[in-house]
Amino acid sequence: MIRADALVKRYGEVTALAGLSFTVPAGTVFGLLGPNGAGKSTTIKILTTLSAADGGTATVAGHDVRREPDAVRRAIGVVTQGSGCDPVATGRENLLLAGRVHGLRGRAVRSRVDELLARFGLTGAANRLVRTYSGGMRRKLDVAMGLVHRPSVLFLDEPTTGLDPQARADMWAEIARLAGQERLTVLLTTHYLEEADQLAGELLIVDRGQAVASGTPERLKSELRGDAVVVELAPDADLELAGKAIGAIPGTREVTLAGRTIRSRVDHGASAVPSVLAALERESVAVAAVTVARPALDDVYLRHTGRSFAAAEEVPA
Ligand SMILES: Nc1ncnc2c1ncn2[C@@H]1O[C@H](COP(=O)(O)OP(=O)(O)OP(=O)(O)O)[C@@H](O)[C@H]1O
Repeated sequence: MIRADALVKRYGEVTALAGLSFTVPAGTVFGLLGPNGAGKSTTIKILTTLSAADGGTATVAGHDVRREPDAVRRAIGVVTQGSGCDPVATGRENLLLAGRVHGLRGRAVRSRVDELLARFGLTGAANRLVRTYSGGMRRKLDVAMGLVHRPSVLFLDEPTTGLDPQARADMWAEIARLAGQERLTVLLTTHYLEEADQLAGELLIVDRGQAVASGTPERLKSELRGDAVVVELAPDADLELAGKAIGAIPGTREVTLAGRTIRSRVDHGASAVPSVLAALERESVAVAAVTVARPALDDVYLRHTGRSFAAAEEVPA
């Protein structure tokens, strides 16, 4: 449904995309995961015909984004990062307008709007001004507006940023349902590892405009052998010294330091913890917390980029 081939985009000195390629089969939720500045929004802009690539090609629903932009636009729905709805109109008015923009008229647009209001649980709030809506309700209305013309591909740029956990869970359920029951193809961007893990059938991890890993979340995680041991040091502890002490423990690998946190990988996390604590004790390094975790997407990210996701977020590329 989507094919991107060697996409390049430059903004002056900044290379936002450095030859990005991927394909998205129909009916999948495809996640583009990467820290701020990785090139996710730029990719969406190119695929939705809002921006032209400097190199490479892309097709959406079988249409070339550069040569057939009108056909692409008819086939897609787009929900951008900022809300697209009018706060001083009602939810119903916003949806009616979106429908009319797409050429729907009369009873067709009214029944489609009622259907979407019901599906997103907004019927009771349909005649209220959007400025009285919660963040989660606005986001649902945004998605409903993107679906009004029954697109076959939906682009969601960070659909749950700023939502509380309940609203985020509701949105995840709705996105999963759209793909599962209605065969809608969804491309979403996120910088929440948990969101990518929960929602995406296929995942592409992007860093600095390039693909660094792809596959199902499960497959990406299964590439990593063993458990992650994460040690958080007390505020005044010597990070370098602690890192060396942990690195010297037999069987410990992939030791990385970020902030006050030291991550390492071992075959059996629980049995490694006593030796980790003993090694730090010998060096008089004060520890705030130790956790053992099965491989998570953060570990996948670290493996492929050499940086933890949190560290990449702090220093945008
Ligand atoms: N219009 C622009 N002019 C100049 N630089 C830009 C422009 N748009 C994006 N960039 C740069 O291109 C790079 C990729 O940006 P992009 O918005 O695609 O990243 P992103 O992965 O979507 O990040 P975020 O999660 O913050 O939205 C960044 O370095 C950004 O500063």
